[in-house]
Amino acid sequence: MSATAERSESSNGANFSSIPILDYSLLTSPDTKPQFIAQLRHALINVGFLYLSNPPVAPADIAAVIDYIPKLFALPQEEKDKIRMVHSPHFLGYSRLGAELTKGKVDHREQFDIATKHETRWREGEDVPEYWRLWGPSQVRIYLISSFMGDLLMHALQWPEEALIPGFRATFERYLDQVQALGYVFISLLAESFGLAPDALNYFYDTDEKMQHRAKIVQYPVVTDADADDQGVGPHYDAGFLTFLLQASPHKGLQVQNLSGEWIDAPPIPGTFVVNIGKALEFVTQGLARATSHRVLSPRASPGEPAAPRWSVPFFQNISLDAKLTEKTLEFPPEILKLKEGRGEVAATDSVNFTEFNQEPSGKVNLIGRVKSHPDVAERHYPALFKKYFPDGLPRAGSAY
Ligand SMILES: O=C(O)CCC(=O)C(=O)O
Ligand SMILES: [Fe+2]
Repeated sequence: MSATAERSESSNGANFSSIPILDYSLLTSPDTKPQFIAQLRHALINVGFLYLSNPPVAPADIAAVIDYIPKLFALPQEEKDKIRMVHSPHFLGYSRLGAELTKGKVDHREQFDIATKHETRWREGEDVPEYWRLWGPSQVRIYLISSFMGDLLMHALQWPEEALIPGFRATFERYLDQVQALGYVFISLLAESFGLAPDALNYFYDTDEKMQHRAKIVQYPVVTDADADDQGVGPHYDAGFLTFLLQASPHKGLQVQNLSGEWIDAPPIPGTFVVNIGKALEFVTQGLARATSHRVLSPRASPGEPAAPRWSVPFFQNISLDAKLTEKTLEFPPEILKLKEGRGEVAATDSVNFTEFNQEPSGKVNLIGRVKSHPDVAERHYPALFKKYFPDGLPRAGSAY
């Protein structure tokens, strides 16, 4: 265990000042697995964030992904715009700088939303939930889009054209497959660390073809204007179960909020993923696994910081669209529930919250979150929801088109 992890383990956890580092290779031997499980329990309950070293994702694929990112963002603007998110009812594709909001404020980042393979189950005119439409293919598709000028046939591509960035799609799909598999293993480890059977959370997942997980490839440009706002992404909680974040450049910028509200740096550590808990997992574990507020500060031109943009790849593990979190009560051993008492309560935060979880299926909660973050996409594909959340029309900020 590293010095950083040790410091965090030996504190009572209530006010962590660093993020624990867990070594996945401890799982290869039955002698060391209990050590991993104990560290995991501590990290889940007291911190809500951890670094995972030696993850089961091929280092060559991680290196290849990192290598492709600058090339992806360096594509001509018109090529990036061809796959812009506004074409996709599944909120997949490219968002220009300033197109996304967190808590109504513009995030200073440019990104591609790309997902694991999935055929949408939603069909126009069929009596199926609208939120099924949230998930759909990243593959090349043709959509008929209505506009006031008549019907316009548009190619809605979520992948850039192969010839422009050869091998990117295959590499990234290989990467997504591996992180998806890690996500499922991690959920069973988490169950074990809370004294449950490894399959205790299976209720929250559908069969593979009904599931979809998604990732973003993000570029945070360097902020040069001294007065500029440096919200790379504003304070927020992730919504789902687990996030696996690859920090793909050497910048600091990611910060995690501890129990007393202080912002703790989570700098990149090569060869690791940052793993954190989303609000849905916090809810179903009765608060045992902490969802922890975090944010990203934009890189600034300053000595010691590279003058290039910051790059990252968060992977968001979803749960079944139809799962209602209140429908499954997990029975934790009393000694595990007690560990939560030692932690104390989380200080008030103004991070984005997800209060609808106790009433709605997870797909509906997520759809509302996407509508709020991407009003221009919502206006085109979900007009009724758009009207509900943006009664005064499209906000000036939040639409780059
Ligand atoms: O870019 C990062 O390092 C984190 C991004 C993040 O927290 C998010 O997209 O939810
Ligand atoms: Fe996040």
